Amino acid sequence: MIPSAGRPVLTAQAMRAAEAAAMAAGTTEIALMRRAGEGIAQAILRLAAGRPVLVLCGPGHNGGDGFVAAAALRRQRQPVRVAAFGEPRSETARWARSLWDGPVVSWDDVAPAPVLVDAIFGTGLSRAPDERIMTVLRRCADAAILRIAVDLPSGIESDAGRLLADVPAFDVTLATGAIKPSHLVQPAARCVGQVRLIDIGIPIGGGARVASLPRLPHPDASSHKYSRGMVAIVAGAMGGAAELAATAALRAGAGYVLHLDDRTGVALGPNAIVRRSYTPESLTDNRIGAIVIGPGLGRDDTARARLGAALGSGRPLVIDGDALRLIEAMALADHIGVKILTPHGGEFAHMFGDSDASKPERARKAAAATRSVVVFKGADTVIAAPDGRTIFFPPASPWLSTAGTGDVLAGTIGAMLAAGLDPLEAAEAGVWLHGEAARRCGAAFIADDLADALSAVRG
Ligand SMILES: NC(=O)C1=CN([C@@H]2O[C@H](COP(=O)(O)OP(=O)(O)OC[C@H]3O[C@@H](n4cnc5c(N)ncnc54)[C@H](O)[C@@H]3O)[C@@H](O)[C@H]2O)[C@@H](O)CC1
Ligand SMILES: Nc1ncnc2c1ncn2[C@@H]1O[C@H](COP(=O)(O)OP(=O)(O)O)[C@@H](O)[C@H]1O
Ligand SMILES: [K+]
Repeated sequence: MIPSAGRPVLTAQAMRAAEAAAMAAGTTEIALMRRAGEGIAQAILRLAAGRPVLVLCGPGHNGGDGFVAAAALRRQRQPVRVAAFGEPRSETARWARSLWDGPVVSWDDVAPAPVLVDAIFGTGLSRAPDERIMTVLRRCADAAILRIAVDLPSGIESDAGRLLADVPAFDVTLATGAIKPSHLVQPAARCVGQVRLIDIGIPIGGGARVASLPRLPHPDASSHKYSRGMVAIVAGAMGGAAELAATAALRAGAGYVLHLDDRTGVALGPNAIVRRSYTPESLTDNRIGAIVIGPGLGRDDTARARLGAALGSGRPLVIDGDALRLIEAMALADHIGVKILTPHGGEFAHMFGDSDASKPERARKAAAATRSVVVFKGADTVIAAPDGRTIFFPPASPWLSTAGTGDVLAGTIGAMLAAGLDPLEAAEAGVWLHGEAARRCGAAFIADDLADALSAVRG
């Protein structure tokens, strides 16, 4: 088992292509299933710790993995029972079933066990499973102490995070060969529990991966405040939001944070923030490594003028909040320069419309259309670059669902961009720092606490 940070994320089709490539290079389907099933058995053995196991097997290769695992568990004297739904549908699935020399309980007679292993459907699920299947799965899940899914909990569609049925919550999901989008995209992600990757020895790659610990910029003896990164925060109607972004940029490690507004004498945040009156010229200072515009900007003519000046400044931009309501996707496509957009679901739909496509697909399309890095926020934040690279994040603390945390994220990404990370790296590092700060803040924190916690995460 290998931890999943930084690992590729494959759709069902990409997974099949990777398997086909491995087979073209000489591996057999049976060898792949043997590796998958035995890896799964090892994981179950450790998790079950001697408690009786029930494996529910389906008709495809997910069920095949289940039979191989059950046979391996039995060889290791682990108490295990098997129930099957339907007959195996392929040569390889029949081979897997032939390895199991114990009884196969019929579907209508399944009795639960303390450890449930769901090997009914995986990436091949094409439509909602029969309720007869799901009723047994739910009954066994309710009665189990530990629920383990093979590859994906049955009833989850692999690529878009969709639930095709009322899927019970699992404790552990053993992903075979690669992480799939639905391990990370909601609402499916809330059913998978802890995801562990079972290596089946096939080379996988592609442009989508799980976020990894970022390469964070650190000062050294030659550093000075400007070289560490100067971030300009363009404020507007609601001062507090810009203050949060400015505080976050400083706490995330920026050397100089400039807060540009026209209300003199109002200082809500740290004294370390340099406060100046806004003028369009102040954005042309070429020491500015990133402009953050949007938090608390407002949507009036002043806001529009400030956004226009930011777009015309030639400086790298983090565009958030109100700025995303004022700007047209088309205008962004025509704008040459570094841009990171940080929409939540509402802002995203406003800019790009609603769609049935999956969250990663929508993010990729928006990034290509606007020639920007798009951070599509939420409980399942996904980042996409214009060239199609996609980064998925494991679920962050749900306590982030409080006003102002998005402003903190915008400032954090601004600090990373100003420090010299490329836009995709800056976005990944920003979301990672934000998620880690939230984790450290525990429960019922407020956005101000989150911004302050960034210093410790950087340490
Ligand atoms: N192909 C391979 O070489 C490998 C496959 N692996 C396993 O194989 C799984 C994919 O196997 P499959 O492609 O056979 O697909 P699944 O085993 O996920 O299930 C699909 C089977 O069920 C049928 N089916 C689909 N939706 C249904 C529904 N709603 N009701 C009833 N029947 C339905 C399909 O016709 C197909 O026979 C992966 O999730 C993984 O667990 C792993 O063993 C790794 C190697
Ligand atoms: N339920 C949740 N689980 C995890 N993260 C969440 C959840 N809800 C919101 N977030 C995160 O919190 C932040 C909220 O940003 P946003 O909606 O822009 O808030 P605001 O505009 O009030 O600052 C985003 O980074 C988002 O990914
Ligand atoms: K399954």
